[in-house]
Amino acid sequence: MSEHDLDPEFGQSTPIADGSSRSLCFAHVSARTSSGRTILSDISGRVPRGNMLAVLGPSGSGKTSLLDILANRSTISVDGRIWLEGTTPRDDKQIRNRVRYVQQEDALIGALTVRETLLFAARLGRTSVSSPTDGGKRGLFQHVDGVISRLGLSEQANTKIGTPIQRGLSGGQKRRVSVGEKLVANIGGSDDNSCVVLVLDEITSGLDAVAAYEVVRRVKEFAEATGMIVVASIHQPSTATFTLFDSVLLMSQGKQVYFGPVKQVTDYFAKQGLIIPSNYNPAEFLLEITNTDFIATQEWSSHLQLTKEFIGDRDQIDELCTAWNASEESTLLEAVLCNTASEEQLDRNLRSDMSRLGGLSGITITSRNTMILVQRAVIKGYRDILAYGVRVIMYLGLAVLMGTVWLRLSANETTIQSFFNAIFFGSAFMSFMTVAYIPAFLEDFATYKKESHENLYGPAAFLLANVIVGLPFLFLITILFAVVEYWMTGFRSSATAFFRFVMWLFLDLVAAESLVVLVSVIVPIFVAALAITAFANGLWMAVGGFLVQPNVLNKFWYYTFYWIDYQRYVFEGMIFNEVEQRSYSCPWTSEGGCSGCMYAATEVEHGVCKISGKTVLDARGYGNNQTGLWVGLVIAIALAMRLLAYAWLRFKARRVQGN
Ligand SMILES: Nc1ncnc2c1ncn2[C@@H]1O[C@H](COP(=O)(O)OP(=O)(O)OP(=O)(O)O)[C@@H](O)[C@H]1O
Repeated sequence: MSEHDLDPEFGQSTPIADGSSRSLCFAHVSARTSSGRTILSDISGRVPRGNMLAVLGPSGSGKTSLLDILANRSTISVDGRIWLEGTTPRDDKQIRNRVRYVQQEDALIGALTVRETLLFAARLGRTSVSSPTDGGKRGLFQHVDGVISRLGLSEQANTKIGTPIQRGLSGGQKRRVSVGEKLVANIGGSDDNSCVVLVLDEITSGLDAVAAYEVVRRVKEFAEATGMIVVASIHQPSTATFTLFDSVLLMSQGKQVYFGPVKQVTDYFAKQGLIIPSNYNPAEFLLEITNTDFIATQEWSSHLQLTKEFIGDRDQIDELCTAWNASEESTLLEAVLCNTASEEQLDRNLRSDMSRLGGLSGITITSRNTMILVQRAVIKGYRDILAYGVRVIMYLGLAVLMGTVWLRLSANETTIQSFFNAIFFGSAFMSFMTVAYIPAFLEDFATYKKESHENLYGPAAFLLANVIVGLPFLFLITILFAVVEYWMTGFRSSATAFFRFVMWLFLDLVAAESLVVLVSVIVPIFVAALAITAFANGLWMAVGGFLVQPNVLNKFWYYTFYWIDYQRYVFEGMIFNEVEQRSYSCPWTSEGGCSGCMYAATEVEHGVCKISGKTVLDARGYGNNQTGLWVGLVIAIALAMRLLAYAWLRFKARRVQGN
């Protein structure tokens, strides 16, 4: 009996022109955690092109673990074999491009429209692999619009995804966009000889029955039309949704209870004495019998008219697994599992994959993708108020607040402290308020994690694009703040002094944003990143030499954080810019002349005393003006934080690839 003869038994055959059946096969897959706990045990299945497999099982049964392994994302120890058209995905990173993973949470950029989201995904994907989007700009648009239409999103093509403060797509529509992102790169072209697998983790979670059905139906249509293989874990599907799948893998406690066509589920379990009532949702039934947390009652058994007593405890689940292993269906599956590819075949496939990548050096990919990421970030930058808009408003508010509180200060001895305070407060508070960037950055970071998993780009392109887009926005914010606050407060009236003020504030914001980036990539959890960044800013303020003078600061802080405190250099640079060339008037008295002034003063003309800025700085222990050095140090600190963020992301990427 040929493999092709066997296929109809599984109701899933898709004949391919060259006569070979193209499938995803996984045979006897087992997985253990580092502590030795077995979480998957002997799981097998086969999904031909154009078919959809539902992975079903109660919570904790190992669905996500299996999907991670199939998508080559698992970090645990795995045994068994996985074949995709004769190649083993786990053997080669390049073949990773053939498997797409849609994770449980949508990681989309809220400010982009549906069409823009898919266009960017298609363009990013295009630099990694050849694709049907190679027909120029028009071909790209047509290709993307085709996917949009197949996913039933034509009416929403120009609708924004939506942000926390601007409603956009519904949950089901977002899920479809997440799927669409995976479909636009290289699927469905007649010249595309690769077999692409779409792995969907809990694709319908959080959706109502109708939305869930709609999402699965659209994916099924796409799979049938393009020959794509779909493997989807699914929670509590309705009967209508469940029957859209071709086959089902039922798991419990990491073991296999059943694999086979959905339409044969009823017959199989009837043979085990578990008759699914005709008015019962079969998927619900399967979940109920495999759920070890649920001990069935007598009423439940009689309600379902079970021919044997079934309480669903661990022993009975083990019996079901044993029954599966001994079943005719299991033997049949074993017979149709793909054969191991010969090394020669594997080599050929790998070489062909490499040649498809040919012509695109690593540098080209990085620079091309960096430019695409820059374009995407620019759109987000001006559309999403959370990216920079919120900070523009906050900083303008701060400028007006400071300008009115420190309103047009005149330069005399009683205002010296106020000028110092204004400079300290302004620079420290501006730096502090950069925490408002964390939500927008975390959204970008979630997108990066998703896209970098598929080798679309790496940490260098991500961080480079972030800097390229961030710098002009930060400069704009600085100028807006300075124009309002500088002149209202009455700082030194000189163009040079004003532009130096702008430069220092700009460097301050660049360093502060670098800190946000560093903290957020290491701890990508909003509340935690916020707390750590806020704490760090408090630390910089405390040890910067203004609140506690450097010569009084205790040795620990002085020899450690004081020297890497970018706020300190910004503050000192701004102080010198404002004070060094100033003179402050103080009262002259007929008895003592200028001797009653706060600092040593000179009588510049009869009855007029002036304190030079240099005198103030010396008296306060500020030493020499080292603006050039300080500028260099702030840039070096900002750069170091970006490089540390890069090193961290490289380290994380290597750990994933190493598995
Ligand atoms: N890396 C890991 N380290 C330790 N335990 C793990 C790891 N991955 C999974 N597990 C454990 O394996 C079991 C199966 O987890 P998995 O997430 O695959 O289940 P699931 O069926 O997807 O559950 P749910 O439907 O609730 O998402 C769980 O008990 C989980 O704690």
